[in-house]
Amino acid sequence: MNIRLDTVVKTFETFRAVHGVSLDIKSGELVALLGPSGSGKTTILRMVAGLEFADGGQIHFGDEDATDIPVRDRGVGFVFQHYALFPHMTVAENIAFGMKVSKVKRSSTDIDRRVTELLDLVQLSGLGERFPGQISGGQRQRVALARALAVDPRVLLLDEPFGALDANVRRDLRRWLRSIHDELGITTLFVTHDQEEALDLADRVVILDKGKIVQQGTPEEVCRSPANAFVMRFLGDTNALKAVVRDGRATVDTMTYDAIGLKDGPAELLFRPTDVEWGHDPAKGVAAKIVRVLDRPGSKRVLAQTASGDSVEFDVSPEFAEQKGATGYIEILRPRLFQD
Ligand SMILES: Nc1ncnc2c1ncn2[C@@H]1O[C@H](COP(=O)(O)OP(=O)(O)OP(=O)(O)O)[C@@H](O)[C@H]1O
Repeated sequence: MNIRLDTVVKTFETFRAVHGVSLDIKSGELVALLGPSGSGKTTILRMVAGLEFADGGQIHFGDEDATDIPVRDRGVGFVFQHYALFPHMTVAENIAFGMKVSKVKRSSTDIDRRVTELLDLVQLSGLGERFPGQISGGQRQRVALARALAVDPRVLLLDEPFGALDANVRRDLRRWLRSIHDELGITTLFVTHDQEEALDLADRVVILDKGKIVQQGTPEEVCRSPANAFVMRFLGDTNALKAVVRDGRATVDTMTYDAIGLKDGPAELLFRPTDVEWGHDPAKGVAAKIVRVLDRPGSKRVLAQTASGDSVEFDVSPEFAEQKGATGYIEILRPRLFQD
């Protein structure tokens, strides 16, 4: 089932939360909507679900205009961060609930068989008789997914489903969710503000800022070719140095970098902490002094200050021996220049 959003707009009273968003989600694709708090992710998801109406533009499910399809007929399964399970029902009863109230009538033997299948799929076989209060948060979200899948949805909508869980459980669950998606191939829209989660899970990442799409592409495209400084910063740790562009070259302290296509004037030179080599050849980099060295399990993070007072952080191997106070030069391996 492919879904198409065409210049969708949503305004709450006077506040415009979604500004003309157009997006194609191909059948079987897993798309992540990624953006900071308030960027409009949940509003977009709720419009696709039919829980909120767009006040401009269209949403299509396949060839049909979704406006004409009532929520219960959209064939949508949801999992929300706080979409609580029914506490007085067992895990198995929670999973069976949707099938019992569905228009599609199933015999109780069929329902039991489907519940067993789904418990197996979400790796909770044997826990069907427990109550939600007797399982962990991660297990509860897996039950919520099984419940959403029980009615064979055409589309899965997931809103920060792992948001309340701790980092290790989140990591396990997203790998697990990806393998379930690969097995079932249901068109899935996933909302998150966690970059790593979006990059780990999705076929395509749609990055939002203030109700607008600022970039969409595969994880590789958005990581390797960020469209602007916002995307670069949002996707991970970023250093920024002030630069001045003149005649296609950008100057930072004593260094110059290619700036073809940029206009003369101020710019920002951005780079990742992993894209730095520390050395002692003045021809290769920007002069800096080490302020602190932090230990990480597989590396060290060096905090330094350039001669013009900008702070810079970069990663080195655990064997790096230089200490606070040492001076040297920061060679920037993948510099990216952006202008407003
Ligand atoms: N029912 C509403 N009435 C008024 N404003 C709303 C309503 N729902 C959302 N908003 C506003 O619309 C904007 C977008 O909200 P939305 O929940 O879509 O953002 P989000 O990207 O999902 O954020 P978060 O990650 O914090 O959930 C926010 O500024 C929010 O305050």
